[in-house]
Amino acid sequence: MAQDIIIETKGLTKEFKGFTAVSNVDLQVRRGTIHALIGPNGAGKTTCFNLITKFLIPTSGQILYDGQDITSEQPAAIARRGMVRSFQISAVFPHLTVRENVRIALQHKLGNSFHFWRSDRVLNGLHDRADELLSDVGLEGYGEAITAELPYGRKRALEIATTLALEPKVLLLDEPMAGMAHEDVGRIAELIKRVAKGRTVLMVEHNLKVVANLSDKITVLQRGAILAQGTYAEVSENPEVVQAYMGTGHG
Ligand SMILES: Nc1ncnc2c1ncn2[C@@H]1O[C@H](COP(=O)(O)OP(=O)(O)OP(=O)(O)O)[C@@H](O)[C@H]1O
Repeated sequence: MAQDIIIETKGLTKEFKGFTAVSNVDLQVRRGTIHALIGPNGAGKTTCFNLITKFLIPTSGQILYDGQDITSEQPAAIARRGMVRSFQISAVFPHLTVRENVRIALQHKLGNSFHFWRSDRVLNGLHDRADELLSDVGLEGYGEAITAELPYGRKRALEIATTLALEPKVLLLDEPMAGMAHEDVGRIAELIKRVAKGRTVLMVEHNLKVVANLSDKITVLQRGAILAQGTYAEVSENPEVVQAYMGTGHG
């Protein structure tokens, strides 16, 4: 049913000086699911993601959010609709405490036009809400820690907490497992599953196996086009997908 689809692209195409990085992609992301966009290096995942989040303008095609055409909207307008792209780790202030980083994200959500958040009552409320979010991502007890001193996996958890502060309906995660040590991948996958409750998650990832237990649906891109779609069981047995991943070390 159409209303079950929260993000849809129709014929989405991006050319860079004659080179087609994303080619005629028809993507449908179902509301309330975890959907992974995967593919080998250079498949067009990041470009596709940048088109959906409006960081890039498509050469042709359409992007729909909740059935509405958002192809020509600005990134800020998309965020106001509830589609929030995860902050990169570099966007977290390293010398502030973990709680301060979440509080800044909460203040950002409130907006600063009225300055009403400066009152003690509101500031205390933000403190409590920040601690709730930290506990949601498994960072309880880390509120006073200096962000720069957190291990990498915990920084990723903090990045997710600052994104959740913006109360997204759709959470867009750009390679959430990138740089993770093997033992952290499972933990971050569990975290994503937990924060996906009541939301939609669209994530970009290289590695088919790390999205195996996490994703309801996987779209495999190759050379800018959709190669296969389905559950992990379906796409991992697809001979074309196996072929595309052969020798990449990501299968
Ligand atoms: N701004 C740009 N100008 C020219 N070519 C680009 C640009 N951005 C991406 N490309 C090319 O488009 C193709 C797809 O790149 P993209 O980064 O979307 O792939 P990807 O699947 O995210 O790859 P990776 O997994 O390596 O990040 C690549 O061949 C890349 O070189």
